[in-house]
Amino acid sequence: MTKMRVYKLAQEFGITSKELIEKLQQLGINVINHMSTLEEDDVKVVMELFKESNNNEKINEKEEEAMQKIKIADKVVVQDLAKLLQKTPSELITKLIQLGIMATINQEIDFDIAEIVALEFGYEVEKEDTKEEQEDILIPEDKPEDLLPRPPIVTVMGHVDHGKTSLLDAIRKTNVTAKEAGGITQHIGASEVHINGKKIVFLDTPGHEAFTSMRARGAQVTDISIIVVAADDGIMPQTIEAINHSRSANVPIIVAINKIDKPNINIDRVKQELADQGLLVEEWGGDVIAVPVSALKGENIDTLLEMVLLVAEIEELKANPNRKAVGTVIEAQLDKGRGPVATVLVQNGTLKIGDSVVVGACYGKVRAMINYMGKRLKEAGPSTPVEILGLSEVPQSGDQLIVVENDKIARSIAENRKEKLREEQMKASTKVSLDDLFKQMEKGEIKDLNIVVKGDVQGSVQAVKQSLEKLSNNEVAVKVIHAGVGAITESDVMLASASNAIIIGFNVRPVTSAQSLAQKENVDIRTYRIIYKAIEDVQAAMKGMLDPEYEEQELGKAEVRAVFRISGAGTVAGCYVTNGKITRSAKVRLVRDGVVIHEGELSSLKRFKDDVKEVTQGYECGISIENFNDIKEGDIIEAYILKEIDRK
Ligand SMILES: Nc1nc2c(ncn2[C@@H]2O[C@H](COP(=O)(O)OP(=O)(O)OP(=O)(O)O)[C@@H](O)[C@H]2O)c(=O)[nH]1
Repeated sequence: MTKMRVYKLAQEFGITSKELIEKLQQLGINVINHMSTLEEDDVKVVMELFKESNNNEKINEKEEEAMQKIKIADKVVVQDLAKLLQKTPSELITKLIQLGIMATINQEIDFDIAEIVALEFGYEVEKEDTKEEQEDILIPEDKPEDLLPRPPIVTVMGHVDHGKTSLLDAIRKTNVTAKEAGGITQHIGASEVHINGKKIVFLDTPGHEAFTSMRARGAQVTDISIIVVAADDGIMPQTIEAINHSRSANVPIIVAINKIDKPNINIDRVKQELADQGLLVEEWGGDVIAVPVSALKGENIDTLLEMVLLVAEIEELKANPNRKAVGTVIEAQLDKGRGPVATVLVQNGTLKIGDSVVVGACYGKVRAMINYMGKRLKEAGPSTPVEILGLSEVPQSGDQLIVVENDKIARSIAENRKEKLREEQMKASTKVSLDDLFKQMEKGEIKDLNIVVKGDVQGSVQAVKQSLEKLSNNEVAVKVIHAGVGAITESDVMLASASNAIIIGFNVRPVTSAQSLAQKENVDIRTYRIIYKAIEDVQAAMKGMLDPEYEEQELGKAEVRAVFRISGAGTVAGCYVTNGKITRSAKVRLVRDGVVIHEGELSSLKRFKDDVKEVTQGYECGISIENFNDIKEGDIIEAYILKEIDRK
């Protein structure tokens, strides 16, 4: 037995500190308050006493009463603590005063004090790990009674040319609502079809690549897959792949036997081939629904959709619309005017304008939501695809969206995640550049060529990533450690620096701060306008055969402050040179929100009415670009020259 605080001891006996203090006083042991420490001997005495009076009713009664457990954070506001303890704030404040603590209703008190008070009121206390909570979010499970049926989400897969795109088109044409509204469907990556008063959501990217890459990222959005098989071609390798992907994801399959308008086709042959793959159609005693259709003629599409609804019914797809939303990003990009834009499929709960969200390692506040018809929504319930605006950065497809309490939490979770990602990707060694890659390979100094890929649209980023990774050979494995949409930022440079990677920018530019950081950190940034050029360079570097290199020397930057359209002369941009200088002979690049819009030459450089050779920092000038008129206020014009440099 050692020394012990009064409240701990009281806890041990299951009585309040006050009761214990009274008992102690009876025993002639005087203590100041609940935080007082009892000497070892005193503890012993009290222990004995309580052992004897073990049948003391009061104690038994207390022990029987299961203590209610509460969690208290590091600091807690008096008012909130009162709520937790199911007491009025004034009761709590009175208690605090008794303990010698003056606190107002809105004041924060420390855990230690909160614990004592809670114990006084007969609660068992646990410290809430606030850090842990901020690090990630636990999505609460729904109670069965809160769940309501939700529309199915469908992916169309199948062999090349079997008619996936045509089928999606045909399905969209049956969309009565779209016709009635007279609206034009918007490409947001998913669309809704309404049939018999029910809704079906179709993911617009056909094929199993999208399906699999989402799954690889831990996201499963598809409820039902429609596998298209052309009746004149039958089951082909990609049909089998699609079947396997659906099976491994446990997603029910509906087969659309397509192109039945064609002559000399044999539907039974397709059914036989399906059976060979273990898919026995209903007519033959199995449980697989196969619908013969013609996407081209729009034949039997209604039946196919009815079958989708039927399967959905069997699947009992449910969600709880009355909770904070959870969803998955199916597409994302950096929009020149609107910033990061993501199509999110709300899977559970209802997403609302103004919600604070965490999306992968990004965060934001939902500023606007646009549905597949281009209509602005205020709310989006389960199984609704919506394009959302208001994110801090462009997320990745497959990222999960979660609505959290407030912006602060969203930001802190996102930053935590980013930090974790960074740590995971960190593998420090000597810096690599494409120029000395071959030398390092020869010396056996490098086994992995790490690359960070940034691009203007998700599609090209993925394409660059895949093509680069295919370049791996016996000597070196090409690894894309990060691929994302948007300008090259400081965090990309830090990642590249930490993991000894080079950065490849496709149609995007480093932001100024990233550029200087890259110089400091010795990170090789290569920017390209054409995919194959990037691939070629990496390939050549791996063979030690890079072409003589032209190094870009940046001359300066100018910001477009006004735009004038002059007949005969095209667009003239009224600019302010923010750094360096702009020269008449320089090459220029027009950058809007970090994305390269155009590369070319100047067609005129003027100060007032005069043509000039150069304009330096701090001065205004008029700039026109050769064969290019799409200049907007806020654009940045970068001027540079190309200089041949010697290879090391
Ligand atoms: N006769 C006939 N032709 C069809 C039908 N459906 C699609 N086609 C044709 O088949 C070809 C391929 O159709 P797509 O819809 O592009 O096929 P896909 O599976 O999306 O092709 P990928 O995207 O390249 O994999 C096109 O020429 C279509 O016109 C159909 O029901 N009947």
